[in-house]
Amino acid sequence: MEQKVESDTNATILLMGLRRGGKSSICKVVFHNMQPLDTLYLESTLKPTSEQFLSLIDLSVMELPGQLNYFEPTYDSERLFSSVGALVYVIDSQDEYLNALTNLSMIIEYAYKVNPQIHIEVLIHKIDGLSEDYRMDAQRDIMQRTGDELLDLGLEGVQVSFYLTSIFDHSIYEAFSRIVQKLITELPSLENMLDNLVAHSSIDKVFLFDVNSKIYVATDSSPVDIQTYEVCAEFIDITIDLDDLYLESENKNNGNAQPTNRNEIRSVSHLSNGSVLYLKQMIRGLALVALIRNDEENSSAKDSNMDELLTVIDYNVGCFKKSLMKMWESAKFKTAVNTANGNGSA
Ligand SMILES: Nc1nc2c(ncn2[C@@H]2O[C@H](COP(=O)(O)OP(=O)(O)OP(=O)(O)O)[C@@H](O)[C@H]2O)c(=O)[nH]1
Repeated sequence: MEQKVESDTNATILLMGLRRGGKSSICKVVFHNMQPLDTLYLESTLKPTSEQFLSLIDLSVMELPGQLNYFEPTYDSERLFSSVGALVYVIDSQDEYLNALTNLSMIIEYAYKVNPQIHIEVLIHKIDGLSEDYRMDAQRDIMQRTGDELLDLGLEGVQVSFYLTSIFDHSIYEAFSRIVQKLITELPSLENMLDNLVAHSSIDKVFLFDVNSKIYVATDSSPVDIQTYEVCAEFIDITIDLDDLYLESENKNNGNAQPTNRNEIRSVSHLSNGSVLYLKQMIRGLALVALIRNDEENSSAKDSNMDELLTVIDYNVGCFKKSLMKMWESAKFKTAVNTANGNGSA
């Protein structure tokens, strides 16, 4: 993982917000698998930091400390905002948030002027400390006040998306998944391919996960239910843990300390309610995870049907993987052409 302060690619996410809002914690939990409780001891960030994550797209996540004055003349805010794909503003919902809202509209006004294509995303964060009713009230109030401030600034057409998040549950992964997906230019084709896979494989729900962060970079077009997301995300951890277990015993038996060069990972698990979880390793640190429901009454017919179905799914997923590779190759090609024309990232 590379430390870098500025990036010129448009797959850059800029994390902003007042001090102690939770920016560093979000980065650590989502991208570094830190346990949420360990973020209690994080020190305040003093200067801008940026990290790169290689997935289906190459993503830079840049964090600006809460106390930095971006608008002072020595700071090149124009260059910064013009190179960013998404501005993620974190609001601490457990704290008094009026100052944060004033700060947010000031930033939106500037960012939108410099870069009208920028996606503006607001995390109403730390909702774990709020009751269900209070969450909804806070969301309504924040959306209303932001809308009013933007209206006063003559920016009523600016699209702002709001998410209720916490690092203590899956809401932060769900929000980041949606934010990252907006930066993937091939998303409509990917969704189309996943819809085709679902239609021809009796799959209920399918996700294309980034294995390290558990962000899903694409899913089929049926609605996402957070429990299905959780089950699928946890299945990745279980598969990896078991895979490491076998790898270790394999290596012990071989007296070999290096991992052996193995086939891609595939894992199938039959759940007690008759549903089946299916995982197949893809390219670039991605895994396809699908939930297949089996509603047949008779259990022996169920098992033989499921075996047949899994053969079909294996074949279809293989076709999906080939298309994904082709898509990625041509996306790389586009970047290479842009670079050759002098339009690519410096
Ligand atoms: N309850 C709760 N606390 C959180 C959550 N996210 C972060 N925190 C806590 O908020 C505090 C501040 O978090 P940081 O990540 O350091 O905040 P920051 O925005 O990076 O702060 P600066 O570096 O000062 O700009 C820490 O004690 C975290 O444990 C959350 O979802 N829920």
